[in-house]
Amino acid sequence: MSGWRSREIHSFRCAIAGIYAALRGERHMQFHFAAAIAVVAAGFWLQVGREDWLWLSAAIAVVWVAELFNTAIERVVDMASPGMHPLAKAAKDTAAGAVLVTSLFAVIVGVIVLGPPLWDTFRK
Ligand SMILES: Nc1ncnc2c1ncn2[C@@H]1O[C@H](COP(=O)(O)OP(=O)(O)OP(=O)(O)O)[C@@H](O)[C@H]1O
Repeated sequence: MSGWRSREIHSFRCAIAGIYAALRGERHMQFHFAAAIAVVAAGFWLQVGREDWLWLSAAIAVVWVAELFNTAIERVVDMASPGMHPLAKAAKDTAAGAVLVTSLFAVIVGVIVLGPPLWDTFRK
């Protein structure tokens, strides 16, 4: 195997390990994982269309990306500033704010995409 390919495989494994570590150590990440499974299951059950799948997958992806960056920032802050510091607080709160913004976006997408077919299903 060429050196380039083995370096790529190593990078890929590191990225998967990062996701796995965040999933194991962060309860918010576990919540987002469970929410993503529930949304995908609801999408299949309600047979949403192609464009709706794009919105749902975009919403899931942005929340995951924000939560992964939030976890990374928490780790770096804890390493750089084990004691209390206003800048450490600002960094963590800002990263948490990013997760909140993406979560609100995901809720809006979920209501718009899944709301009407869910309503039709339960109204019958
Ligand atoms: N070193 C620090 N200096 C000042 N404030 C901090 C520091 N560490 C954490 N905080 C404050 O405590 C809050 C909670 O921090 P914590 O590290 O427990 O993260 P969290 O948001 O609870 O995430 P999680 O529960 O997913 O680990 C931060 O948002 C911040 O306001």
